[in-house]
Amino acid sequence: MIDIEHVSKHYVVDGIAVPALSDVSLRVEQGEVFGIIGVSGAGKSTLVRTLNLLERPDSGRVLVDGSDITLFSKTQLRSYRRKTGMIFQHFNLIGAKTVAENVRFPLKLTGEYTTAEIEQRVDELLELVELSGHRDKYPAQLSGGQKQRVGIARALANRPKLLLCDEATSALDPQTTQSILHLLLDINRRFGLTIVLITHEMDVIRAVCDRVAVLDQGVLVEQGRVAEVLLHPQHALTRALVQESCPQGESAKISARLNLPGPLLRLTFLGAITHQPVLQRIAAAFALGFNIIEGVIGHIKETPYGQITVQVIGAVPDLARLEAAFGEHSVRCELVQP
Ligand SMILES: Nc1ncnc2c1ncn2[C@@H]1O[C@H](COP(=O)(O)OP(=O)(O)OP(=O)(O)O)[C@@H](O)[C@H]1O
Repeated sequence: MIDIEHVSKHYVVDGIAVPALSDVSLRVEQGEVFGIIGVSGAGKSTLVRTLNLLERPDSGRVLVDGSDITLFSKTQLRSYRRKTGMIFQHFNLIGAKTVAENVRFPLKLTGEYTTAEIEQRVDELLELVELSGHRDKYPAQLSGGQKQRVGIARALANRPKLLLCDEATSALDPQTTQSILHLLLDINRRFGLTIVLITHEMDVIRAVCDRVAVLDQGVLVEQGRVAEVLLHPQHALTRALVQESCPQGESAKISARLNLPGPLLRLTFLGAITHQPVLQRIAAAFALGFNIIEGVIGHIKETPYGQITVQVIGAVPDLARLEAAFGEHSVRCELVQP
């Protein structure tokens, strides 16, 4: 659906060129939730804003359904933007307008709907974001989560094909973040809406994204399916972001403190196997014990996963045989420390 091809962008600050994006290429498929993660200043906002040309790339192409939007005329761009919703970290609502008026605004702008059609659509949207009872309130009278729901309703008003989310949950507490992420997922599924979201939090990527790209100082350093990137990060920055959300990596220190002999293995489970007694089966087959040293069990979107480091206790067999046995259960086994 979207192909970003070799996009570069710089800003000029006090006469000096500040690079924001360097030769970024990525593809977002129709109907997926695509995450872009990076630390502050990595170029995430700039990248997401090239998708509706709020920022125009210096070079490169942004293809949407095969058409290069950087070549669009003003009229084409206006109609494309109408089909591209956007939500923001600080909501960007019009403070002097009520909830209903904020949602009504983009519908009126098109000049294409009758008053009755507009009112019906506003009602539908407010119901979708569960704000029907707040339609006459002003943004200042709403919580952060409610404000973002208004932002979402407004962004969906013209039935966009693409929704851009610029740090949409960064100003919200964890519980409200979860409810907004659920709403985004629900919208993605119900309407097949493609979502591109940027965030600095791996937890947000884990909760809703299908694929993820990692940006570091304007350079795309890693991309892939969330499970692969999260469980087997390749780039140092990706590893640091994963570590920040699920601290691990202390197993060598922990096992030294326990003063137990035996190699350390990292086991990665993905899918239904996560909740099956694989450890017990392997332990029985090889007459071994496993000490769980550290680990995480959770969900990537709705797929269960686990990554644990275990210490092998007992007469250690040939590790290749052990790895193969875990492999038969689709559990990835890597030696962390001999
Ligand atoms: N309008 C601008 N004028 C000048 N420099 C800018 C402008 N917008 C961004 N930059 C610079 O471009 C680089 C990328 O910024 P960008 O906002 O895209 O990063 P980000 O990853 O979204 O950061 P954050 O998470 O802090 O918003 C940074 O060095 C930033 O200072």
